[in-house]
Amino acid sequence: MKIALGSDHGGYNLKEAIKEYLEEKNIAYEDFGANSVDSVDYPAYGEKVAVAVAEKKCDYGILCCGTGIGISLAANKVPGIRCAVVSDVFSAKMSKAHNNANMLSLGERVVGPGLALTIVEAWLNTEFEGDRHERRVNLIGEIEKKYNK
Ligand SMILES: O=C(CO)[C@H](O)[C@H](O)[C@H](O)COP(=O)(O)O
Repeated sequence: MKIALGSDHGGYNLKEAIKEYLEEKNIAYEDFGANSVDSVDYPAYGEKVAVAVAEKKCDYGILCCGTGIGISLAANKVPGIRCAVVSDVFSAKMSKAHNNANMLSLGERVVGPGLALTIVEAWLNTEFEGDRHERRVNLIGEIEKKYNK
């Protein structure tokens, strides 16, 4: 499994904490930046990570910004991406089990590092349940196709 990571300045410290966690767990990752807390614009980082996941260069993507919102909005513009903004463990599990989210987005200004890493662990360790949820996720894909002609 390989994880694509990205953040803006507002999520940089959380991204670094997630890198440490992945290293401890021997999980491979690629860091698409940002590389410091200097102010940058989040859309480019959301896009880079989303493209790596959509092109299957990485299995999953994890994004961090101040709220997790802006960077996830950018990622969700890339066809095939289902990026969930999450700040609790139950939603993290459900975003994978029911929505087959291939990207997770966290807000460094929303969740502390302890909760954030618990969310990452829960999300990585949850499997998509398929069945009726597959039909619904496919319907999301149909909407994407309809408006991406
Ligand atoms: O995208 C965001 C909000 O939707 C993120 O929280 C950004 O990190 C935030 O907007 C950055 O704000 P700043 O005042 O430029 O640090």
